[in-house]
Amino acid sequence: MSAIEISQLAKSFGPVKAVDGVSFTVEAGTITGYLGPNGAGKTTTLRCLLGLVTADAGTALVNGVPYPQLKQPLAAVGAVLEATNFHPGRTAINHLRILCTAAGLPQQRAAEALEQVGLADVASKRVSGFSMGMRQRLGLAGALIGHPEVFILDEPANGLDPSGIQWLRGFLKHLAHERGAAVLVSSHVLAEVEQTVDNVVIIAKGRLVRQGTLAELTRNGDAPLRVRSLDPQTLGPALERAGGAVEPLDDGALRVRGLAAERVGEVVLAEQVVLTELVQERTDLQRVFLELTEETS
Ligand SMILES: Nc1ncnc2c1ncn2[C@@H]1O[C@H](COP(=O)(O)OP(=O)(O)OP(=O)(O)O)[C@@H](O)[C@H]1O
Repeated sequence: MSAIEISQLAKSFGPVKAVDGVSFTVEAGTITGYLGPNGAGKTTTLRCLLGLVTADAGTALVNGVPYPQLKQPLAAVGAVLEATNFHPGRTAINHLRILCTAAGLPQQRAAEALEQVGLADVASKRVSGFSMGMRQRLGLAGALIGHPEVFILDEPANGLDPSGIQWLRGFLKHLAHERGAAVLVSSHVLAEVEQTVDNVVIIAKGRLVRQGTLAELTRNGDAPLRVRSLDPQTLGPALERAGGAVEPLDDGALRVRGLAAERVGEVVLAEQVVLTELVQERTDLQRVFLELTEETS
């Protein structure tokens, strides 16, 4: 049984098909990035999964059952949907203590969870003074409180600065790879999650566009090389003689397929030309995501 199992899920709001026949699973011990441009249907999917929205069709299961049927939801699932809706006058620790009370958990979990997300120093500060990044961490603390093994996080990197994003990456990896949790994390910014996730599910306009392991979607073998030299007239034909398919680009660089970077380097050396650029072009994942984002912007 998968920790999260979404099957043929569909939800419309009036004429808008927010989610249109989406299926994927998330296994224990893995992080899945749920990616798509703004308005793609990510939040709606997660809301269906958490029983906050009733799907028109299909199923969204956690540990094999719909969320509302979980006996102890906070012990099964840690969810952060919107990290902004805290009571502003409440302190961080009080916010978590209230969650503990509501879930029948020992009060000490509040302090432990704050410690885990690096907010122990501001435990007795009011949430009204918290930055977006601190609110995200507080949301995560709330998700951790019942020691769940499934995490559902909607855009947790929103509002985090680069060091916060770095911290989040490490934290999610710890949850999945060391504690064996199943983590589903949504984002509309590929770069935020690209270094974190094991699997990727991409949606756009409610429909699943691509899914696979990160390794599959970023396999670079087929991605062409961009080669720029002070002497493309010499280098281009030489690369072709070495077995490459060479396409001159408008900006003077050459797009080379069928040759590894090492081989290009050898040709450069043999021809004694000056090389000014040698990079692998975008991976499949970056290309797919960029096309989608450009389409919808
Ligand atoms: N309660 C609602 N009523 C009407 N339309 C809605 C509602 N919730 C979502 N939608 C619409 O459904 C579509 C998908 O929205 P959703 O919030 O799920 O996308 P998203 O991928 O999470 O986007 P974002 O990255 O902007 O949060 C959008 O067109 C949105 O306007």
